[in-house]
Amino acid sequence: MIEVDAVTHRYGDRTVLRDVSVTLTEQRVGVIGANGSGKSTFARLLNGLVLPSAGTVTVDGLSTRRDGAAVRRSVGFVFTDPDAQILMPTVAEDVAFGLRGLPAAAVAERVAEALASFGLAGHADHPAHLLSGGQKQLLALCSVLVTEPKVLVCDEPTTLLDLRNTRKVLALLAELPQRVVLVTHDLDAVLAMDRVLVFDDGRIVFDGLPADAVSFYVDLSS
Ligand SMILES: Nc1ncnc2c1ncn2[C@@H]1O[C@H](COP(=O)(O)OP(=O)(O)OP(=O)(O)O)[C@@H](O)[C@H]1O
Repeated sequence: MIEVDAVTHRYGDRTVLRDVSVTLTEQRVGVIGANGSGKSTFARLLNGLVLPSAGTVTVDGLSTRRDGAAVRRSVGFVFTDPDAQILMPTVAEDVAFGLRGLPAAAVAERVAEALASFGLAGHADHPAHLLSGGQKQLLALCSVLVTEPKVLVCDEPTTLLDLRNTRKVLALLAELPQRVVLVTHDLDAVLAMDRVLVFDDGRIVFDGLPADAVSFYVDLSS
């Protein structure tokens, strides 16, 4: 369970989240809203990348403030910009990075399996920075999932993907055993969620079923 309690967040003197409280128990939660409405900041709160200026965030009882390292282990985060999270020179090394500490044979097996399931097996030894934007996004997702987080937070993970890979990633997200929180501008993608939050000007202005959330957002934007 993810509990966001009375969270306000400011960057300098700019308030970007205003007294947000929400408890998430669903397997699939979508987050939509206008540019700058606070969605990414909200997503970053969930794994402690951002600590709230006021209020608390807990994930399965762990506080992002007090138990930051444990929260980051259990909540995987996929950034919009894959360059922000590709850490190692080659594709296989990048996937292996999150598994450091495990025996080499187990790492090799899990890396090979993960690369194959993302269609990246043929790129294992290629420099990660030479992949296309979409391939980098797949690699970022692959490198996070290989660590088997309990919750996956994705901030616009399909922005750089072509139609085929967008469908592939969305199908993969739909099948994951993990809980998923998906921030997106893709209104079709949230229709498959269990619950959708609509953000506007730092607040949750709608919280409910996907189709209702999408029509609320469409009305809000017109
Ligand atoms: N690190 C930061 N420092 C200062 N201001 C920031 C920072 N990150 C975000 N902001 C500001 O906070 C506000 C909310 O940004 P956020 O990225 O959370 O919105 P968003 O809803 O995800 O937007 P988008 O749909 O454009 O990605 C914006 O006005 C943004 O300029």
